[in-house]
Amino acid sequence: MDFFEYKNGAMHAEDVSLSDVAHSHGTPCYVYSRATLERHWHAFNDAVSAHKHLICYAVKANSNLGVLSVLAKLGSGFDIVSGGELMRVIAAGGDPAKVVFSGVGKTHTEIRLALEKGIKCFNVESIPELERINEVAQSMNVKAPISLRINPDVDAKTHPYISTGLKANKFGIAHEDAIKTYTAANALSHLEIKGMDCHIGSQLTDIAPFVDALQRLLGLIDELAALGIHIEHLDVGGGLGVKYNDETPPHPKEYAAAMAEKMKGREHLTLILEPGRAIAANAGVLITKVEFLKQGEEKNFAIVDAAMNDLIRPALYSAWQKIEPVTPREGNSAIYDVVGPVCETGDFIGKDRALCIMPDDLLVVRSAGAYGFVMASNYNSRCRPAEIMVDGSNVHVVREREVLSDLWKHEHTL
Ligand SMILES: Cc1ncc(COP(=O)(O)O)c(C=O)c1O
Ligand SMILES: N[C@@H](CCCC[NH3+])C(=O)O
Repeated sequence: MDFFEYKNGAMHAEDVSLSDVAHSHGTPCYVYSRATLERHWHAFNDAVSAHKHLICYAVKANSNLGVLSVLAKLGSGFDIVSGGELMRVIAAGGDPAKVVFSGVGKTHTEIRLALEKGIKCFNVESIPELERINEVAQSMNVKAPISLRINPDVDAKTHPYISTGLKANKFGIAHEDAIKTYTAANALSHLEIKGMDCHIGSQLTDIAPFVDALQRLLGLIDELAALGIHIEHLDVGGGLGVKYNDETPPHPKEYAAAMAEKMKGREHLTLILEPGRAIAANAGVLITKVEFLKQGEEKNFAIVDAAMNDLIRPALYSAWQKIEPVTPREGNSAIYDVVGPVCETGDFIGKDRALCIMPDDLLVVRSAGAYGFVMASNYNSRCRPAEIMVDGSNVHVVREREVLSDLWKHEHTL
């Protein structure tokens, strides 16, 4: 079942026509479907329900408070990478005790904040970070719960910019250094070893690298047990891919079941998953309006009102996202590059798309719920778009469109 589909000639999100959303709230505009977010979260949660587990949604994928509040109401945990994400989770009603804190550069202030709020665990990425967390915990007279992010050195076979589990990447602690780093952590007075963690990359479309990584970590957990260091949870990170075009990623149920299967016989070990994209990407779209159709010497351009500042994935990774008319027309299609108004040659949303369109038509860019608005900027002094959450036939504005004066709100003239 798809909650984004054509009904009565117009694309809908659940029971709401995207054409109505565009007319009431303007374009460009992100629209999310609550039912889709919930369905995706349950797909992970249900598949591992027989094992002790926690789904920690990766907040970076889409950190809108509306999105976070929907997941918090389901009892979700959260994977964060900054103090800002922690405060968003709390503002959305999330439980800090279900928060894991990842990332290579946690500051003193962020570590202190996380300890004050009582997060579940720090996923630690280096020895200097271990020492820093120990120092901050000592100054607060508490023990910090930690797990080490191990770099299992498996090839995630994804885009090099979003592959994180190779030796050449900045993330994590090398597999061969894992035991000695755990031993060092164990010797620090204000740390409490809770878990082991990894995250090998994003948009993976094959289960094998996940299973390889999990097995490598289970081997380490056994070695540590022999040394008297006991691990309570195994966090396998996120990274499950989604279908943008013709990818065939495993279903979350299939992936999560494969993970749970490998955990059999280890009932004491809680399994943590950190899915981001697989929950949010296909739960959102970006609506944009065609401003002009322009015939170039070699190409036709559909100049739309969304640009790389609103959705940067095509420009940054040459990512392909489906573009469809909100209200399809009868007639012949032409081939267009769908481009924005930003002054960069790389400002495109899609290339060589067959579309039957006229100026003022609305287009919908699919799979925009993850790494969409969160990566938006004000480049070219463009206001960031509104974000809307559809819930059945209800429409909630979960972030107002910025207005021009927002652009210089934090600036000062001389
Ligand atoms: C540590 C960590 N966990 C989880 C995620 C979420 O990844 P994805 O959106 O691919 O599921 C990321 C981003 O890749 C990450 O860096
Ligand atoms: N921003 C990336 C994913 C980054 C994953 C970060 N851990 C994308 O849009 O595909």
